[in-house]
Amino acid sequence: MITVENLRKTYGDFPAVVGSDFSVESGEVFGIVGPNGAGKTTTLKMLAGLVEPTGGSASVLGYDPEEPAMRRKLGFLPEESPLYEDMTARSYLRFFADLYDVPRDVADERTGAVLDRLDLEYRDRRLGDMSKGMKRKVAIARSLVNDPDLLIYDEPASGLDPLTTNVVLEFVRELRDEDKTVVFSAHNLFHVESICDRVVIMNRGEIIARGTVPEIRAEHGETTYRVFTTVPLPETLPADDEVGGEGEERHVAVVDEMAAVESLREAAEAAGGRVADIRTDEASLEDIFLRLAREAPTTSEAEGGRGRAAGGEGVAGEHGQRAPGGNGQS
Ligand SMILES: Nc1ncnc2c1ncn2[C@@H]1O[C@H](COP(=O)(O)OP(=O)(O)OP(=O)(O)O)[C@@H](O)[C@H]1O
Repeated sequence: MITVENLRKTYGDFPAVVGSDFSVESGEVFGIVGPNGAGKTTTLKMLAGLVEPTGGSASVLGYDPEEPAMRRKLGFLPEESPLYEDMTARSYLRFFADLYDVPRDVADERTGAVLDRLDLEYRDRRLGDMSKGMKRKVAIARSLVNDPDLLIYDEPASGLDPLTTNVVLEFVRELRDEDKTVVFSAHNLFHVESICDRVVIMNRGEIIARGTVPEIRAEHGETTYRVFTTVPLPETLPADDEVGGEGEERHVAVVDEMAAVESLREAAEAAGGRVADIRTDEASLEDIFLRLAREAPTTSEAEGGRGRAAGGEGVAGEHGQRAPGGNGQS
């Protein structure tokens, strides 16, 4: 569905994306994660044909992303959704349906079903009078007006309250069940962990980890073991009594190797006690990301080193809301 090879984008002499390779299979939810300035938006805009790459190649739905035919089959949700403030949600969605040559009744039914699922009422309210979450839901409905196979969503849940975040993410997850392919960016790792089939982690324009969340955990995460003993040992601290039977003492040590677990078992038995429980704690994607990012210099530290050029260039449709044939609204 998407193949990216050595894809690069340089703004002036500032390398925003340094040479990405990845592919996205049909029916996947694929996450691009990383901190601010990592190159996520630039990557998504290159896939959507809104930013021209400096080098490398991308094939999206079998097309070069620059081809207008590709955009007809794509639903793109920009990070900030610029909406016509004076239009109502209904008239706005019809406007986009017209741009995509989707008959009104089909569009009304399609977008109405999306807004039902996203729980958006007040469809005749001016967009300018809607909350951020409501506007986001309208923008999501707009991305589906042409019934695309591929959805590219830039930070779909950014800045939304927890309830709306859940509604939006649940919706993204359900899109996969309808055989849609979704590529989305996020800086909240929890979101990614809960809904992505595969992930690439970007930092400073580079992909620093990739795979399914369990694969990334196996490669980069550390598993730790909490070992609860019934006797105090030099390695243990008193534990609260969440484990074991009434009145029994509990002490806990945290170790990161099975060999250390065995040593604790032997030491506990030698002291007349036993190991009462062992719990495994897997590193979260967030823990792994923080560690990987610590190992590499942060974007802001490296900003000078990346030779940041003043001003940008080559951005077609800053807000990414280009209609088929290139009739953007901004
Ligand atoms: N039009 C432009 N001109 C110059 N530099 C740009 C332009 N667009 C992006 N950049 C720079 O490229 C880098 C990557 O930006 P990008 O927006 O792709 O990152 P991001 O990971 O999406 O970050 P965020 O989460 O903050 O949106 C940043 O340092 C940014 O300042």
